[in-house]
Amino acid sequence: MAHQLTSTSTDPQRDERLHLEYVQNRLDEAISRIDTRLKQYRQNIEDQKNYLWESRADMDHVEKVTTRQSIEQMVMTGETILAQKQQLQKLARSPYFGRFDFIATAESQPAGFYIGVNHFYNESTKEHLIYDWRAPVATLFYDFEIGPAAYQSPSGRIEGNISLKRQFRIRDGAMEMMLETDLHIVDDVLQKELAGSADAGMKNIVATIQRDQNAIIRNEDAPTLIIQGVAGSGKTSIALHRIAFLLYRFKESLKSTDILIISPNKVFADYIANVLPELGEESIAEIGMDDLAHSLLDNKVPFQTFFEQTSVLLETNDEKIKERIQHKSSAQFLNKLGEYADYIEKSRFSAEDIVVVGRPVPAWFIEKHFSRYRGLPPAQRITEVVKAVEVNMGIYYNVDLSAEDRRLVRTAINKMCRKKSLNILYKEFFDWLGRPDLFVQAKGRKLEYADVFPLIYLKMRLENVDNPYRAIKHLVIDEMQDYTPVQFAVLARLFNCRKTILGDVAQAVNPYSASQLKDIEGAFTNATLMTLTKSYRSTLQIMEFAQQICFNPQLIPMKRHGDVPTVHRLGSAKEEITWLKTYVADFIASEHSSLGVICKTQKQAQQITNALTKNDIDARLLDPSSQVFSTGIIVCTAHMAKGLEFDHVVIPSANATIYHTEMDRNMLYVACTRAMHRLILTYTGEPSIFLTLSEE
Ligand SMILES: Nc1ncnc2c1ncn2[C@@H]1O[C@H](COP(=O)(O)OP(=O)(O)OP(=O)(O)O)[C@@H](O)[C@H]1O
Repeated sequence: MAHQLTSTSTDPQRDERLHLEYVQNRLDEAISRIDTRLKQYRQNIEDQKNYLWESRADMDHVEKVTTRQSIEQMVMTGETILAQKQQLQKLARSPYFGRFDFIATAESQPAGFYIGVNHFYNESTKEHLIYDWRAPVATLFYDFEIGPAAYQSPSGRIEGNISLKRQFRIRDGAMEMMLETDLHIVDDVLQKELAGSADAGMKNIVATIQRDQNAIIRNEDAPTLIIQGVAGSGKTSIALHRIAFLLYRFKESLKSTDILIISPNKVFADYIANVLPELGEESIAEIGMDDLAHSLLDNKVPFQTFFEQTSVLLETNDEKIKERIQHKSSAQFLNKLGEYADYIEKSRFSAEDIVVVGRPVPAWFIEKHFSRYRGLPPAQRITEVVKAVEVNMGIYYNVDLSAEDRRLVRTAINKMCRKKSLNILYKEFFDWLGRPDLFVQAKGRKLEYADVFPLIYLKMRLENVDNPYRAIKHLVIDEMQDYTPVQFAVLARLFNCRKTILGDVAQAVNPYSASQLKDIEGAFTNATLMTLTKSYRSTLQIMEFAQQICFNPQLIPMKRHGDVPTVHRLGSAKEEITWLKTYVADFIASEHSSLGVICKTQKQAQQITNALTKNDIDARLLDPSSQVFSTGIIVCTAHMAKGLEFDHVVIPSANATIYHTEMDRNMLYVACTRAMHRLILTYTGEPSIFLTLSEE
């Protein structure tokens, strides 16, 4: 039963305060009921332990084991009850954020629905006092304004009318705000949320999910859902809320351990780690593409990382490297690699007629069985062919093979294989292509990053690759634009499960290895594409500035106003540092909590960190080995800053000599779109050609 509405009062504020008090009292009662149960459990556990200790001499082994198991069971149940208590305590601090009154066409009485992060059913009054935001009925809150509305309930479509809609902000049990809204959840609450300071982690956005975002979160049907969203459109938030929704909707068949997220780096993983626990779900496992590659190559092939590849490009702007990367990032390259795998498969085994204990075994028979076991590693494959020959000898010639006969067959088949290592086969692929120049080793005799996934793909086609991810039921891939068709082909072979794939094709860190939407859609069968075009993170002024660097006609900025970004010309690099130190001091005194100093290269980021820390400024440098995201003063490259956000962003050295290539343009765009409230750029000499603003 939803909350029954009794009268229409003239003082809604008072009514809502009374209702909040009522809900809090029920929550308190539920918490004290749980406390009583917990006390009882504690006592029972204590009693059982004492019993076990005191009677141990008289107990046989079976009795001891049974008592221990019973204690363990009680501890586990106690822990579940404790988790319920913690959930209720969290609800008591902020029970709900919205209410709507809905009268279904088939009913005569409207019912009031309060929506919160979790559900609360009051046993004694049999009332659903709070509905989980993921409940079917809660979609009305996100999708409809006052007036006709409908939703899909487990028993079918329910139509009706929404007669009232309210939004609340309740913190630490106190109602800070109540807003009567006859519009869609618009700007007031959202504006307030977005105007707040950055946290040490991503926030949950349940109270202000927008209609287009809600449609993505609640999409249950798409086997592969691709979310293309402009910078700051909430893609990552939405993907995590979608996971929370799916865990709720399919709780019988989907657990958090069944889900894996492929994230760009550990700092980003840490940044988003809190969202699911805040929504009452457990965190999900995360892996980066580099770690995935190491595990698929059994940690045997040293390779350049994606970060190193990007750094080399930014530092050298080498045309040859660009060409190699670009070539290996095309859909045609994947096709050629597939053709080559077929060719190798056919040509690396040349079956011949053999004679076994005086009986002929034809080449076609050996060929047939060799092809049949193509998924197995070579040695095992030969074993299977020998077995087939043995069975055949028994059936057709009634001959049993001795161990020596089997050895001879094995040696003969072995000779039919032209054995080459995977690395050699991969290198020879470029001779086969007629482009041997496209294979070059990176510094330290490492495999270039652009070759890592093609090598893995070839391995998957020619050998048996142990797949440790077979049990995964849902894969989330963030920053999709940074993966190539070959990488998607590897992921598609590895993860035969549902997928949520998200990113922004306008935010590739490396435009030479970036994928276009059509490549990504083409890599997966049955993919559904959904787009997000409204950008929430940055003020209108910051977004307008970023749009001048890299215009995205689809992007609709949120109309939240702030300072116009400024570009400062300084006399020298030394002056730039002095300016930055002063800015940092002002920032520390400000109400904001995070400042990102975003550089083009790691070397520059290191130099700036050194200069700041030498002056006792607590600046933290992010590099590919960093694990933790925090507020405060963070110095990093645009590559590392992907997916993150800061209250203020300073971009030093926005000089013509530093930001001039298309890749630099992308980096500058990514850096600018990390700023929520303020953006400042500094330069010496000439400003970057991508900056069109007049100097301050
Ligand atoms: N409906 C919403 N209500 C409140 N805040 C929102 C909403 N949608 C997005 N945001 C906020 O906008 C910011 C950007 O969100 P998020 O990082 O998920 O976007 P993104 O599309 O992944 O960004 P990018 O691609 O630029 O890294 C976050 O601060 C997020 O909390």
